Amino acid sequence: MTLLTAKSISKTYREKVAVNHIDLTVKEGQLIAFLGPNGAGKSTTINMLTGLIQTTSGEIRLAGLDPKQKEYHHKIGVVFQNSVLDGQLTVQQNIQNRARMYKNIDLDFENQLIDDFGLTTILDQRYDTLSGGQRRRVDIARALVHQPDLLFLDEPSTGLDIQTRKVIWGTLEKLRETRGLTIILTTHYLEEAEEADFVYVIDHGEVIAHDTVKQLKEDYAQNLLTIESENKDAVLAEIDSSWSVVQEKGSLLIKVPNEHDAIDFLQRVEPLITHFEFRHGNMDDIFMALTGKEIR
Ligand SMILES: Nc1ncnc2c1ncn2[C@@H]1O[C@H](COP(=O)(O)OP(=O)(O)OP(=O)(O)O)[C@@H](O)[C@H]1O
Repeated sequence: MTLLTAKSISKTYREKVAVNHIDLTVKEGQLIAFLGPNGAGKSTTINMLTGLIQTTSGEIRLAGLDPKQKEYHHKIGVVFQNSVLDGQLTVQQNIQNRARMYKNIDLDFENQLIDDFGLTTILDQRYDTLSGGQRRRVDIARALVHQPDLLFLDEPSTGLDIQTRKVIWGTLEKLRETRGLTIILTTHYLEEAEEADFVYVIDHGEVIAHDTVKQLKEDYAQNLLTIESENKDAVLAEIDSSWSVVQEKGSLLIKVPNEHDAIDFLQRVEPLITHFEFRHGNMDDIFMALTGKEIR
C-alpha cells in the first residue's frame, strides 16, 4: 500500500532552483534511497517531506495527511545530517524529552530500542561527550521512540565505522521485519543504496532515474569480466554471441549477465587465460552512465 506521495514538488530559493518538479511514491515497508552528488537536492527534498521547509509548489501526502498537520509528524521520525539533540543533557534525558512530546509511549519498546542500539552503558553520559558513532545511535533511537511509520535518515552513515553501521542497520532491519518500518535515506554510500528496494537517482534537483537496484544495474551497470590471454582468438571463439566484448590494452573486457555465466565461461577457457578479474556492476557505474560524471 502507498504510504507517501509527492507530486511535482519544487523548491526555489530566489533564482536558485534546488528541487525541480520531483515525483515520488513510497510504499509501506520499503527502503528507499535518494542517491546523488553534493548539492543534488537530496536534503532539500527530505526537508520538504518532513515539513521542515515548505514546498514552493507541488503536493505531499502521507496516509492522506499534509505536512502542515500535526498527525503527519506523529507518523514520521527524522534524523538530520547534523544532530539537533541537546549536548548538555544526558542520553536518557534527550530520549525522554522526545518521548514526552507524545502520548502513549510504549516503555517496553523504548527500552528495547536503548538495548538494540547499545545505549545502556551510556544512558547517563552527557550527549556532547559522546563519540560520533554513539551520537548517531542516540539520534536514531530518539527518532524512533514514538514508533513512527516512516523514518527519514539524511546521510546516516557519514563518518561511521563498520561496527557502528552494523549495529544501526541490524536494528533498522529488525524494525522493518517486525513492524514494517518504512525508511527513506539519502546516501553517498553505495552499499546503502544497494540494499534499497527502490532508488531515486537525483542530480541538479531532478530525478534522473528511478528503479529497483536490480533494474538500474541491468540498464546501466553490467558485470564486467576482464581476461588476459596469449590466445585471444581462441577465447573470442568461446564467447556467447549475445555478450558485448571490447579489446583494451591487450585485455578482453566482456559484459556478462551474471556471475554463474562468468564461472561457466571461465571453466571453458581456463587453459587459454593467464589472468582474469570479475567486477560486479555498481552504483558508481550507474551514476557515470546517467550523468557522465563519477559520483562525488
Ligand atoms: N537555504 C538555502 N538557500 C539557498 N540555496 C540553498 C538553500 N538550501 C539549499 N540550497 C541549494 O540547493 C541545492 C541543493 O542542496 P541540498 O542540500 O538539497 O543538496 P544535497 O543533495 O542534500 O547535497 P549534500 O549531499 O551535499 O548534502 C544546492 O545548490 C544548495 O546550495
